Amino acid sequence: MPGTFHHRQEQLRRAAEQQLKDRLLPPWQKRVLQRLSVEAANGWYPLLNQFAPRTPAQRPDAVLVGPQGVLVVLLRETEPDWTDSRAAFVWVSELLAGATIGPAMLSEAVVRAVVVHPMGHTGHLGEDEEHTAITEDQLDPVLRNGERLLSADEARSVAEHLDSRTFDLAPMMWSARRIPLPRGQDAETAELFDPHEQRLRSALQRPFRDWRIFLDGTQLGAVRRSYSGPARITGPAGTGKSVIALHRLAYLARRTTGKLLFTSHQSTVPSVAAQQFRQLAPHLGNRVEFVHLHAWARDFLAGRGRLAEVDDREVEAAFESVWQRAELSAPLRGFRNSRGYWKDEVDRVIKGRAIRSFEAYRSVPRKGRGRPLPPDFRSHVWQFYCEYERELSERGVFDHNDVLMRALAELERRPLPRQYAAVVVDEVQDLTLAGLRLAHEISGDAPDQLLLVGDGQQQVYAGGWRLSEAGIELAGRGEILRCNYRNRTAVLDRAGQVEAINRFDDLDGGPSVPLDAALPQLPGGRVVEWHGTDQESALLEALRGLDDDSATAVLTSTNASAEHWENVLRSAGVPARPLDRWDGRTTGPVLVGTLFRAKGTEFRNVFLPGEPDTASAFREDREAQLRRRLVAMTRARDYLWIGAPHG
Ligand SMILES: Nc1ncnc2c1ncn2[C@@H]1O[C@H](COP(=O)(O)OP(=O)(O)OP(=O)(O)O)[C@@H](O)[C@H]1O
Repeated sequence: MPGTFHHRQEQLRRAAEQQLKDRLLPPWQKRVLQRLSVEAANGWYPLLNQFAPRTPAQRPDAVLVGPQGVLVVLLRETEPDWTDSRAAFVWVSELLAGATIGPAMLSEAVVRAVVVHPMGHTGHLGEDEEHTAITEDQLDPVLRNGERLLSADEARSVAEHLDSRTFDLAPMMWSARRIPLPRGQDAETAELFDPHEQRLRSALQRPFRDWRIFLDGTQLGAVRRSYSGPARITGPAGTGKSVIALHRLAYLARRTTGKLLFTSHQSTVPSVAAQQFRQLAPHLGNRVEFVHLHAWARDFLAGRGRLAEVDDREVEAAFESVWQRAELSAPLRGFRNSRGYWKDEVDRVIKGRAIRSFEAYRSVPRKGRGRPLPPDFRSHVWQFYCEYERELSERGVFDHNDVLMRALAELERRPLPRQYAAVVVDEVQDLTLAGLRLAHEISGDAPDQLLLVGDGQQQVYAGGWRLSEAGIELAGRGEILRCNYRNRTAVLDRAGQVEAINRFDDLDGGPSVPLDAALPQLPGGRVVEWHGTDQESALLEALRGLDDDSATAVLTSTNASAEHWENVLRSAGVPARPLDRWDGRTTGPVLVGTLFRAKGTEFRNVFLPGEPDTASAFREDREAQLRRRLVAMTRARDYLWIGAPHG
């Protein structure tokens, strides 16, 4: 019937038939191209390769831009070499590199290669890392199903961008200046033509653009730039550093072979990243290893037949037994009466820097560790350390630093049989120097091999080193990000008031941007500063009063405090779960944990109950506390509750 959807499709099919009639295409290819042309009625914009059917092997026969993104279509009688479909993908991605949508830039996460075979093809079909292979009768699900990534306007603007960038592709059944609409339809009724359009439109009104699809110019630059050696991405909390690390891994995975590595000091960071990567590039999941550095070292040593399991309880007992020996700990207590401080000295300074002789320790810089330790006094610390080592060896155990150092030694003795195509270290500011050396040894210095991602204001573990001490020269390679996409303005303003000193960039000598200079992208937000006597009731009341209590966390400084709050919530009938057992889902119980565990996460609502006064007389302790506070506050997207009990 004239004017109906089917009539329109038939019209398009005939018009395509007409347009293709002089082309010497095999009949099945004509059928497929006609079928693709019909999709103009569903918001797809096809472009045909002008050389088809003699399309060069590494180019697509057609490209389609539409609601489900950009399809790079290869029409093949037989299975193409994987390098052909990859080259076609990369060719289209490079053409798309400058495509803008409003102020945002399109990422190549919207691009997919599809190989279409004639009916009856018996070879491999289905999805793999490089492309989706289908027969001509399986086009429907590819064109109709799946997540809608682009609006009609966006698809058109991307198609026009492609048309303007190459003569090889030409619009089929549409023109860059005049988009044909079904007869009798104007732009408004065209919306009704597509039942999802309305929903999509309203989704795009949100201030959040999807991080998988849209990047800003600096972010896209950081994803695509070629670095001639190690590089670093820095910027305050919430500016998309981890997002870029993931985009870059996907970008490099599509241009290299072999494995890539994403690692970090904390175990939660790689697991959160792995989950995000599955959303960004589901087909590339097997190419990237997401593992924290200690686990990497442990597995690597095990693979070389070397024992590397750490028994935390035994390690703790070894330290405690030395600490209990008054002749060893008394001098240390006299200088600073804090077990934690001396544990950090052993873990982060002596072993963390892989110091092996007293001579080296005597003169090592201890920036960020407070009052200088006179060189002579250091002999007491060294003696303490030696006894700790003896205690470990008598118990036959290693600590976590031993594992890193053993892995480093093993790697120096016999390198990896196959280099990673790229290594990304997230939250690099929290690594020890030994950890950083290991990461560098794993990656090497070749172009694009090592990307360090971090922010000195968020350093939560003691320590201090220069990149050059690990043999890493940045030579200015890297980007600084400024736009905050996570925290609503009120939350960002509050967190920006925390005076967190950036020791990391101070040590590295590089420029940095503090959180209060970040540019908020999301308006609104709410911060509640509670003062009073009954904090438990106040927190519960605020929690119950939330409009949306999904993705809510209570963050504390200590494990003991986290346990306390978990009990408080449970006793009040509020489902709660420890943050370290979080499966990444944003609905469900309130998550409770320390802010160490909260690294790399984000929540809609964050509660920071006030805790027993831990104010320290020491400047470096106060600095560390402020940095942790800043990390905790910047986990909140919409709502931040800060408790300050008195009485
Ligand atoms: N271009 C973008 N468009 C939309 N959202 C974005 C964009 N870039 C980042 N985001 C969002 O901003 C938030 C913060 O990103 P990300 O976790 O990568 O920041 P970060 O700099 O690593 O933060 P932190 O240092 O605090 O861990 C995430 O919700 C992410 O999805």
